[in-house]
Amino acid sequence: MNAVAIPAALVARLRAARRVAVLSGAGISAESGVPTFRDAQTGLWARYRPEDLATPAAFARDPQLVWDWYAWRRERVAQAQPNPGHRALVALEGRVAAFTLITQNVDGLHRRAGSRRVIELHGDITRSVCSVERCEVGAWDDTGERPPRCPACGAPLRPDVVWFGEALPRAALAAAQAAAESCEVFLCVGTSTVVYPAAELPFAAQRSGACVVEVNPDATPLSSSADFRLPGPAGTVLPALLA
Ligand SMILES: CC(C)NC(=O)[C@H](Cc1c[nH]c2ccccc12)NC(=O)[C@H](CCCC/N=C(/NCCC(=O)O)S[C@H]1O[C@H](COP(=O)(O)OP(=O)(O)OC[C@H]2O[C@@H](n3cnc4c(N)ncnc43)[C@H](O)[C@@H]2O)[C@@H](O)[C@H]1O)NC(=O)OCc1ccccc1
Repeated sequence: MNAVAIPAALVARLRAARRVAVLSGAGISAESGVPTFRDAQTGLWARYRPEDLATPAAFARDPQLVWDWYAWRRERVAQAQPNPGHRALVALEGRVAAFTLITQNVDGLHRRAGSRRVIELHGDITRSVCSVERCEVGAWDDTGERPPRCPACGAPLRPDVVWFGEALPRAALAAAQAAAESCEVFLCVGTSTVVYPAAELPFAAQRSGACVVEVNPDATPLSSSADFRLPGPAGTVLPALLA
């Protein structure tokens, strides 16, 4: 893939910006070997669409199947390392007065890269909670049962993520909306911009006067209205943008 040209006007705009917000999606972790939602699932998961497994109904129907899917994804995430795209955002955080990183990813790779001001809109796959009380459960008796049971109430455990049809954490969503509506530059990185309410954020930022930049090799519903489109992989484009 040819190097993506970075417009000088964008570099200048980003250098002058004091308030920057970023929305990231699965695409930023693709170069770390974590499959995106668009990527076909592999192996025994090939016959399932992620949207069909990441729902309360799927968990009610077959909790073991859903638990095993998350266990499989946790293994992939555990083997993955942050890539230059993640690290470039750590560098950007270090040089902007007011920086907010909003992620849809549940892989924890932004934190592992060193990002601090991270809003995990959809949760974190490495944490488990009681499916009834939603209290975080760090340890449980490994009886081999899948999902394991909450030591406090015996209910099945579930991953600490937001499933389709479930509300996002109110404080996280409010903080993300505030960051989008008050930033001067909004970077939208590696997301297909189809899952709501996250997908609304770049449009809210643009309505509030921010310069919206899309980093994605493929076109998305945001592409036609973005102020700048950088059609390449985040692991190459972000370091070049911040050089
Ligand atoms: C499918 C979509 C149409 N459905 C929704 O949006 C639904 C329903 C809905 C609500 N409002 C709407 C309005 C309109 C239409 C539908 C809705 N939203 C919900 O259900 C939300 C909850 C949404 C969150 C669901 N959980 C996830 N994840 C956690 C779990 C888990 O991970 O297992 S969503 C999950 O999918 C999404 C996947 O999108 P992306 O991250 O963008 O990844 P994708 O694979 O799609 O694309 C990757 C992109 O990267 C690019 N790329 C590839 N390689 C690279 C590369 N190297 N560099 C850069 N880019 C790259 C590709 O080109 C591609 O564009 C992410 O958000 C991810 O977190 N909840 C809710 O609305 O609740 C109601 C409510 C409200 C109040 C009270 C009660 C209930």
